[in-house]
Amino acid sequence: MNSTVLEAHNLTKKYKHSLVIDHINLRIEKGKIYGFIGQNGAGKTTFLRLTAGLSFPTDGTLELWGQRNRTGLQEQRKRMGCLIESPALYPNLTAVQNLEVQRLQRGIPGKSVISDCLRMTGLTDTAKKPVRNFSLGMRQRLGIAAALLNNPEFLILDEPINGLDPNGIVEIRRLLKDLNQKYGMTILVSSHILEELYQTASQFILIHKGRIIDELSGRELDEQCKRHIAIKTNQPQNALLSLEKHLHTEHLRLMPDGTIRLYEYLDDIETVARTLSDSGILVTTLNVSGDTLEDYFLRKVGAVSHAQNLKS
Ligand SMILES: Nc1ncnc2c1ncn2[C@@H]1O[C@H](COP(=O)(O)OP(=O)(O)OP(=O)(O)O)[C@@H](O)[C@H]1O
Repeated sequence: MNSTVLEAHNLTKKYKHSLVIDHINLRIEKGKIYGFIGQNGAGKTTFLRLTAGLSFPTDGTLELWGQRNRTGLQEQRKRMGCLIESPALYPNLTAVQNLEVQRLQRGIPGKSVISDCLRMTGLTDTAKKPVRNFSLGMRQRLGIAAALLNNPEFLILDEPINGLDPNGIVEIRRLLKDLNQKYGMTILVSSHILEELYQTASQFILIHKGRIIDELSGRELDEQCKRHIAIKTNQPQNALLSLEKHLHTEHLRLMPDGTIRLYEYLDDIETVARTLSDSGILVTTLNVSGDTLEDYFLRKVGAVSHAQNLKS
């Protein structure tokens, strides 16, 4: 069964002389949440607009569920829900009325979808309140409710967390996880802060100056940045066995350079040192290392900028 929802091949968008999306190749697989991360001006909104059909590529192709011609894409976009930039809401209308306007404008049959979408986004209790009294978080949820009206399989959201207070952030994160877990929705959600989506997404796509500079799973991201105890010894294999056996842990890894990374016991390095020494293993390095997610992102961006400077 084909599990690819979206595929971009050399997707390019130019505005006059500025290359905003620079030959992007990308694949989005069914059932996952993708965090689309980039600094301001990186090209996130432009890419999402191209995906939603709100703008057209200068070059390259976009495929949705295997369809790439204009009619096929238009047909497949009925399976998508989009919230790009701020939701278009009428402040004097209630949540229900706003959704009804959108439902009619988009020709979506059946009034019952409105209560379904309000329920899915946790807005049932405030359904009859005018939107002018809504917090930013509630407005964002209502925007997501509108994107859900056509019961989409693939949801794209542009910075839904931007500007929200901590409660609002938690609510949106929970909502996205729910939509993914309960309904199997594939989600592509953008943010300029990696940390914001760390707990929500399982895959991460980093974009910088219109180019994809990294694609990695949450697990790989963890491996890249997660704080760990870095251990160098004269006998890495024996050290690995000894730690597994005596510390009853599987959260450790032998890296290609022979360093062991232990992702537990960070607050009890003494026990680790003693375990190795009791097993007759000579430890040459034992320290806590790791990046914050933002460090990782900036390191990536820095490496790409450096490589570009060398080229030019
Ligand atoms: N219609 C347009 N005409 C000219 N340039 C544009 C247009 N739309 C976007 N751009 C430029 O394209 C670049 C990418 O913008 P885009 O909005 O896609 O970035 P972004 O990653 O979403 O950033 P932000 O978080 O600031 O929204 C920016 O330099 C922007 O100025």
